[in-house]
Parts: sequence; structure tokens; C-alpha cells
Amino acid sequence: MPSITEDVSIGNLGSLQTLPDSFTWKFTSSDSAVEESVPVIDLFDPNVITLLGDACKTWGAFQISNHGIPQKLIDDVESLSKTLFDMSSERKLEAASSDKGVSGYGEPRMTPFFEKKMWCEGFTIADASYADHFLTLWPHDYTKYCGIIEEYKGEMEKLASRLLSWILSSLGVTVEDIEWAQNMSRGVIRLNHYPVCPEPERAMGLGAHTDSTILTILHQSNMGGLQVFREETGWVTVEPVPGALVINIGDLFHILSNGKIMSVVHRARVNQTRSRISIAYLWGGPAGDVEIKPISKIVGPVEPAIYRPVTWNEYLRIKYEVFEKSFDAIRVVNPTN
Ligand SMILES: C=C1C[C@]23C[C@@]1(O)CC[C@H]2[C@@]12CCC[C@@](C)(C(=O)O1)[C@H]2[C@@H]3C(=O)O
Ligand SMILES: O=C(O)CCC(=O)C(=O)O
Ligand SMILES: [Fe+2]
Repeated sequence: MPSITEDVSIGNLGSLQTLPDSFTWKFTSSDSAVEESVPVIDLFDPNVITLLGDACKTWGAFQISNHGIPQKLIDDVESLSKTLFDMSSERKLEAASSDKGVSGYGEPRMTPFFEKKMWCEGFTIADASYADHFLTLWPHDYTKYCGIIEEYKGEMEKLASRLLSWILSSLGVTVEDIEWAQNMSRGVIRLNHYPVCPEPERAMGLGAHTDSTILTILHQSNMGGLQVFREETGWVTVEPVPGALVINIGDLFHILSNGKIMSVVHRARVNQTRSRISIAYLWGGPAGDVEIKPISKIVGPVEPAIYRPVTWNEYLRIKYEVFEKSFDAIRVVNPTN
């Protein structure tokens, strides 16, 4: 006979009254969050470059205000997500992605690297095929919803490029120093939903990970849940700031900067009384077979490259083979030779 845990579908987690064993995580005292806050940076601040540079070096994460993204557009993507996740499990599964990491509904791609299941469901918008799924989900409103997504992608792309130039500038280089900067693949949007959970202190919304891309722009509405890990202190909750967006530095930026800036380890916790939606825009990665490596102007005889060149496809393949050991897999063993 199948056990109860085998029957649990991510599409109706919110209706469960008890936490199934397959979703029960073990936590220790080091999992408790400490009283600290990630920097909140006003993009109109005259010292914006220095502030961004410092936040990238010490945290790998920060929040931004005065970012210029229309609130109405953010609200529209949030309400699209609510409409989607409110659908029946069967309906959502009709839009299931054929494989993790490509467009459609389902578990996060990193799921196989965790012993226990994560208390979340999501929808990935990675390529044009997301529109076919939207047609299945919303036969009447699909043009409207695709329009909202395309507009959001466009705005996110512009904001991500601005942040890239400023952060590079804090490192003393420019976008022109990345040969493939004009050949960036379009970002991936991940709509995340964390349903209410009967035992949040024993459950995990999204397990600890770094994003593989250059940077992520995250909208977490007015519901907290995101935590970032800081070596010196431990887990820090990123409290929602009205109107602000969270920026997480990803693996590619860490590689480009030759380890000068951090890709932040982060996770999402869940809640007993209110469900939570977050909208992640993961940006970067060159289209095609371009080599990603530490920026030539940053490295030299005094500071040799600590990572070997790797293409985006190869990096993703490595990441989904060894997960948190992906930097070790591309590290140059003895950089002085
Ligand atoms: C390009 C990608 C980054 C991503 C894996 C993917 O192929 C598409 C989904 C992305 C995402 C979103 C949620 C968190 C994450 C770790 C995951 O499981 O899927 C990221 C992946 C990543 O950054 O490696
Ligand atoms: O929901 C969150 O706060 C985090 C989401 C996230 O890390 C991701 O989508 O990569
Ligand atoms: Fe993430």
C-alpha cells in the first residue's frame, strides 16, 4: 500500500492539516535567525556605487528603493501568480514543466539535492514555451497575462543592467570589460508560492542555495520568509520594506569578480497563518557557447584567476551534478602556476 507521504501533491499543500514526514526537516540552534538587517540602498543616493559595492562584498544581498519599477506592474504579476496558485492541483498540473528548469509549473529544479521536500510550488518562465502553458491555464486571458510577463521582463532587464554597471564600476571595471555583456540571454522568472503550513518550524519553503545567474531581483510583497546566510553571524531575515526589491548576487557574478563579491546563500521559511508569494527574476548567463571567466582587467600576476573558464551550459550542468560544490569544481587548483 502506498504511504501517505507518497500521495502528497505540491498543488494542494495548503489544505494539509499535518506535516507529512517527507516534508519534515531537522533544524538545529544555528538555524535560528539573528537580529541583523541587510542594507537598504536608495538608488538615488549620490554614493550609490560605493554602497552597492560594499553590500556585494560583505553580504551578497541588499534591498533597493527608488528602483523605478512601476508598483502597478509588480501588483499585476503578483495577482497573476495568485490566480495561478489558487487553481486546483489538477489544473496546475496541466501546465507542468516537462523537465525541471524549463518553463512550466512544478518543484524547483534543485529539489533532488535535498533529503526532504520543500513546502512550495512554483512556475518557471524560462523560454517562449511558457505562453503555451498560459494558454492552457487562461484560454481567455492568456494574451493579457503574457503581456504583463513580457513587460515585467523588459523592466527587470533594464534594472538588472543598471545594477550590473554600477556594481562593476565599484570593482573598477565596466560592462565593456565583459565580452559577452551585449549577448546576455533573457532572464528567467520564477513565481514561488509557499502555502500556509501546519508546522512551519519543522518545514522549509526553499532550501539553502545560491542562484546560478549574475543577480536576482526578488519581490517578496509584504510577507517575510526570505533569509540570507552571513558567515560571521548566521541566518538573517530579510524584512520586507514597502516598495523595495531584494537583490541577491548569484554565482556568475562571483566568478566574474574573481571571488571579490559573494553569491549569497539564501532560503525561504514558511508561515502558519498566511501564504506567501515571491517573484524572482534571475538574470544573466550568456546566450550560446561563450566562456565565462574572471574579468581580465581584475586578474593579473598579483591576483591570478581563481576559476577556470566555463560556458553557461557547462556551469549549469556542473551545478546540477554537484550543487553546492560547483565553485570547487571550477576552481584553479594552484592559481600561481
Ligand atoms: C536558469 C536557471 C536558474 C535556476 C535553474 C534554471 O534552469 C531555471 C530555474 C532557476 C531556479 C529558480 C529557483 C531557485 C533555483 C536554485 C532552482 O531550483 O531553479 C534556480 C536555478 C539556479 O539559479 O540554479
Ligand atoms: O521566496 C523567496 O524569498 C526566495 C526565492 C528564491 O530564492 C528563488 O526563487 O531563487
Ligand atoms: Fe534563490
